[in-house]
Amino acid sequence: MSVVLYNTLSRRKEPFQPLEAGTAKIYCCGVTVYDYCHLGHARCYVVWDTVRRYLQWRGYDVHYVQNFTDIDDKILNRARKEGTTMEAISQRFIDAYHEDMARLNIQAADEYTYATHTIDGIKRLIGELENKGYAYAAGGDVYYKVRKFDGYGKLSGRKLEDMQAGASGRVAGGDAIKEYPFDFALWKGAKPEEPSWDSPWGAGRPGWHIECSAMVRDRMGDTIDIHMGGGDLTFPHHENEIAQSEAATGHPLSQYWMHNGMVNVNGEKMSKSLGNFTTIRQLLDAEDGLDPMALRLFLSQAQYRKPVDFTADAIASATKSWQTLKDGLLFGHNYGPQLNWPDSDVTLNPENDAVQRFQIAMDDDFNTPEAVAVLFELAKELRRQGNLLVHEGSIDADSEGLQQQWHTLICLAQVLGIEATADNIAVQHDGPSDDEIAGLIEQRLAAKKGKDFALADKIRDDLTAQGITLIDKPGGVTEWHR
Ligand SMILES: Nc1ncnc2c1ncn2[C@@H]1O[C@H](COP(=O)(O)OP(=O)(O)OP(=O)(O)O)[C@@H](O)[C@H]1O
Ligand SMILES: [Zn+2]
Repeated sequence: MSVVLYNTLSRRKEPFQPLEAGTAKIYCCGVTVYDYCHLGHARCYVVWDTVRRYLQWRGYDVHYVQNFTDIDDKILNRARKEGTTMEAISQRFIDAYHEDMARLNIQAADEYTYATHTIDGIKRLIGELENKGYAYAAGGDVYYKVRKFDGYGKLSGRKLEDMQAGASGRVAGGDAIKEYPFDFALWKGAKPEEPSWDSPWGAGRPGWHIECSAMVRDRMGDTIDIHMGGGDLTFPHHENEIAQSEAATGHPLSQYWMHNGMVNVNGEKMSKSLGNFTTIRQLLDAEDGLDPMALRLFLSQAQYRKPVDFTADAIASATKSWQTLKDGLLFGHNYGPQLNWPDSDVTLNPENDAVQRFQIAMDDDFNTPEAVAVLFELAKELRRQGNLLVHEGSIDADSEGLQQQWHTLICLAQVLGIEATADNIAVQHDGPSDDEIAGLIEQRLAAKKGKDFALADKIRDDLTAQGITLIDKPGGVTEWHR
């Protein structure tokens, strides 16, 4: 069985067959660094970190490269507003990016690339495109001739003729110097008081799309295995990357193209430029802030290609779900000594049914919702055993087998980047405390004795809704577990 993934380019799921057996060369589009990362970025990079971790777990030697766009009008605008430099703004938000992603347990890229460090490669690529007739200089800028590239539109499924008809001249956007409205800038002539670099076309700076093409080529060669990014980048950014790279090299830029669905706010993409965003820090550092792992778990509960909406309900339910999973992940810390569990390495038995089901789910285009469901089954059983131990003094499972299940849970959760650290070992439960539950059980018993069955049922239903199960035993005794 191999990993199967949805390729935007072919519009279907395909088995993953890397260029070189056992390795995966991956490039992911990074952030334009002029503000703090928001929940859309959290989703994007949690998704790609999970794909990367899973491929590693499946034995691939993954090489993962990601860029920072550190030259852009938006960065320059912010620098102007704050009376500082483009470099200072970029550095501040690059540092913030690393901090935020580390909190979400996102592994650092094997290599980070920066637009401003790739100027030579960018100029080389533009030169090649010009020599091959795909680029033309006009008014101090250099443009890409989209009509010359036969495959233009193959990724997004857009056709130039349709786009032109739909745009009815609007796309020209004042660019009277372009030969064709959809031609895009490879190089932008220098403007006064803006950073610029010398080039054969005059002083200027690179366009956005060319930086990724040049970075991939410089760091990874003509063709990579997987190119990733948010679905909003499919057109024009990735379409233009393909046009640039493939016209220059004559080879496919990437075998597979993967795109994550958007985090939306009231049906609209959360984005820095729209200003409708909540930053990762705002969410995590609020007074009743979300645990970073609850955020990661929440994101993993959605299929990566589907849109996600952050609502207050979604956040509350993420906290609850994380509590359940955390209880499972900390089971051995909390109860291992009482169960005389030997200190053994946390290992995985590949024959374990849970492992197999996890793998089947993840092999199918990284179906994390199904994979998370497997984690929950393990966690819920561990929690049930924990309650039995607390309330009855013993578990009703084979102790060695239970330890293996605990190890399985830890290992599989780690593949999704989800970990509970021992510093959150003091398990805190939402909802009623043990004493409160005991009190409610007494009230229920009294209600039953007084033949107020409606009240007795209500107490049970309320507890069930809070994840607490009551078990009536002979002799009027009621046991419970979370
Ligand atoms: N709302 C979102 N949901 C999911 N992914 C997103 C979202 N917004 C951005 N991304 C992804 O994050 C990566 C970095 O995006 P970028 O820096 O362009 O952010 P942005 O908020 O869209 O900024 P801008 O509004 O300036 O374009 C890209 O791969 C992009 O597709
Ligand atoms: Zn890119």
